[in-house]
Amino acid sequence: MARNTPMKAIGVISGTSMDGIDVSIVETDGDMTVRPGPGHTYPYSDALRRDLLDLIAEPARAQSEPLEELERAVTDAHIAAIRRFMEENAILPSEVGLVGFHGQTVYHRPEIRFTRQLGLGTRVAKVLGIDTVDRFRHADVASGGEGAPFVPLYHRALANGLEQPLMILNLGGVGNVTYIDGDTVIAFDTGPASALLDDFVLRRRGLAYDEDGRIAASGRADPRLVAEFMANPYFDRPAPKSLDRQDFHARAKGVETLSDEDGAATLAEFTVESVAAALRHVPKAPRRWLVTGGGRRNAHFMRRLRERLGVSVEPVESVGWNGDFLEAQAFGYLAVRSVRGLPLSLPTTTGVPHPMPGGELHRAA
Ligand SMILES: Nc1ncnc2c1ncn2[C@@H]1O[C@H](COP(=O)(O)OP(=O)(O)OP(=O)(O)O)[C@@H](O)[C@H]1O
Ligand SMILES: CC(=O)N[C@H]1[C@@H]2OC[C@@H](O2)[C@@H](O)[C@@H]1O[C@H](C)C(=O)O
Repeated sequence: MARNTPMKAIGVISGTSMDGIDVSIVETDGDMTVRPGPGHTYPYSDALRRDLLDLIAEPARAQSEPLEELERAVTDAHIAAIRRFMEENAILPSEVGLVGFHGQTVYHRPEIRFTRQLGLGTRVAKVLGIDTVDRFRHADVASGGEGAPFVPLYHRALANGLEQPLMILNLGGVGNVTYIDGDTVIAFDTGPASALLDDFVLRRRGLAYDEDGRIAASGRADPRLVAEFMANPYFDRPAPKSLDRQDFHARAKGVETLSDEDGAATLAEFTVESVAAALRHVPKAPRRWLVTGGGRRNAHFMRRLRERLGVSVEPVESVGWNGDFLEAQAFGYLAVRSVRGLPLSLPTTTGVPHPMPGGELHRAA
């Protein structure tokens, strides 16, 4: 196939919140042509989600146990999700050139050149009969990069033609930003987005998350604690930089003595301040922020971000993108870049020494 012929790629990822598997499809040349298709989230079974959450709470296991059974279960859950997605959208295997299979991050320590995503691309390729790319982050980390974030080059392709500089903010379990101004693309993880708040409301109220940010909105943030959390040297560290989902958990213990409402408000404020701190690491203050990821549904986050940043802060839907599936689409897009030998990450997005190709291709047959 000619290098610049667009092809259809299915992208599939389970993010750090471990709520489920996002599947989407994109038709792309791996460069500036991107035509995103539909997407769908298929929840993990309760048992699998519990096993994964238990695992990430024990970093030593996540780093070094073989986890063969769990990895197979994660892979099979992804295969089932892709199958259902194809059925529901009447997509035939013959139409799909590639699957971009991110897998489930369970441990991420770029400082020791280690990142681990559970998932077996070989098995996906064989079972579905579609060439599959996995291990997107490995070459980057091996060469000293942060191994994340990886969505920025997809953001750049989507943002082509929009007024710039532009900031794209992903509020997932962890937060990350992409700053785009023409050829300049700067990206890094900002801090916790929903992970601390999710874990707090789970402990206190047995809830998966603070729906619409109602609990946080009804409390009062403790400014002393927020300042203490923000004293973490991470926020002054120059970009690129990335985080593990659990990085702030130990230090955020101060909220334990607060009420549910004030604890949630304090953690939400920490998220907002950590996002504002991103402005320390970009050349110009963007006049527009586009927000993606589940946290854009947290009305409290969005209101506080608007107040704090003092500029337009809107969900990505305001420019016609689908904030639930940008990450899944990105890994479809990156799969195409991978097989076409194009870089997946840049010195300004992950700190790699030079634009870095990556991903491993597993043939269907
Ligand atoms: N209606 C809602 N109100 C408040 N928060 C919400 C709502 N819907 C989703 N969320 C938040 O979004 C989170 C999930 O976001 P998302 O699916 O973007 O995360 P992820 O992709 O798993 O994470 P990451 O991008 O870090 O890998 C939930 O855990 C929850 O905190
Ligand atoms: C190692 C890893 O899986 N990191 C995730 C995580 O979740 C959000 C943030 O931290 C981001 O850096 C990254 O995911 C997205 C998909 C990325 O690579 O762009």
